[in-house]
Amino acid sequence: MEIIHMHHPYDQKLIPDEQVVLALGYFDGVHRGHQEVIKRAKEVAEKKNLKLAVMSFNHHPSIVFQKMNPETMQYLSTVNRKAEIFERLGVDYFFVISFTSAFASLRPQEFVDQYISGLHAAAVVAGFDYTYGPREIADMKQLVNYAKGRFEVIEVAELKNEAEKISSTHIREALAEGNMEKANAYLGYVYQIEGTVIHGDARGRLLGFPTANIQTEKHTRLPRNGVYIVSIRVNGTWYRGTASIGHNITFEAGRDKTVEVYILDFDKMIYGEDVAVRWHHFIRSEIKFSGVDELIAQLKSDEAETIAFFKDHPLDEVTL
Ligand SMILES: Cc1cc2nc3c(=O)[nH]c(=O)nc-3n(C[C@H](O)[C@H](O)[C@H](O)COP(=O)(O)O)c2cc1C
Ligand SMILES: Nc1ncnc2c1ncn2[C@@H]1O[C@H](COP(=O)(O)OP(=O)(O)O)[C@@H](O)[C@H]1O
Repeated sequence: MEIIHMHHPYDQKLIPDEQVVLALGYFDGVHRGHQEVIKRAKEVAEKKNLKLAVMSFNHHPSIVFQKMNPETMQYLSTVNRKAEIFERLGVDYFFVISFTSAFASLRPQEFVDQYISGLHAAAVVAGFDYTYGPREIADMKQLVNYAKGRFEVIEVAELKNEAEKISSTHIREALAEGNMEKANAYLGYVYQIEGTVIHGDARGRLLGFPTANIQTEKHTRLPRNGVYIVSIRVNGTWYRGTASIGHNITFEAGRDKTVEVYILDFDKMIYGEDVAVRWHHFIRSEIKFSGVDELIAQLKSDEAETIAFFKDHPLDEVTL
């Protein structure tokens, strides 16, 4: 897959010289509803014997429209993680548009001419609620008029889970509750975040539970604080782990939040490694123990729960 970063106004030389089927959306998290759009686009592309392209933005449009602070925005997927999922869904080109005021102020017809026809789309696939300007003048129904016969418009209906819409909002709510089963069911994969292993307080190894402290990618949305069954990818291999998101309250009051993973069957120094962590199951809230022995006893029980979990959840099923 080729990733093409574009800034408005863009240079025509960036655009591949061939027709494509174009899927449109912001796709935060690339959840099952989003996957439906991309799979549908893939089918159309295969039928027409064309490449599949996806267009998304570098950050959320709300930064421009609702004056949201870009520094504090949190996402279910970074641009890199989106790219990883798109690649696995068979996408050939990923257009990442810088969402700026200049881009946002395009009239619907200008957007369609420059960013749909301009990208050589033979067909456009998007969800039922996709807009490319004010809803009254820029919804999926009106896209056909702006197309002026240059491309086909395919609208994908809303995907529901037992009457509830599968949406990024519901996934964020599930993460805030530690309900990983729900979040992961809606996502269609196990929620994953990325980061780099940094030094902590060097206490873990003394407890018999060394932990990889993870500096998460900026803008990452974390599940609620607590202890989780996770898997962690180090250097291309997935391991089982038990993770904690919290403030190490047994040891220090007011410590910054840490994300740490005790990796099972592992004994390498991995400072500086880029890792991915998948969040399978919430075990419990963080506890303030009266001493180290109580903490260690609890960590042993968390480890046992982790081992039991992976007996019927094989690690090698990572698909998206
Ligand atoms: C699975 C797991 C569960 C944890 N649970 C708690 C907890 O309930 N309360 C707490 O104060 N610290 C908890 N911790 C954090 C430990 O206090 C921390 O790992 C230890 O202080 C080592 O910190 P260091 O990596 O900075 O050296 C947990 C850590 C792990 C890996
Ligand atoms: N099983 C393991 N799980 C996690 N980290 C491990 C493991 N074995 C060795 N390590 C290494 O040890 C480090 C954690 O040791 P720890 O004593 O918790 O120190 P610190 O808190 O300073 O990182 C990890 O960053 C990693 O490099």
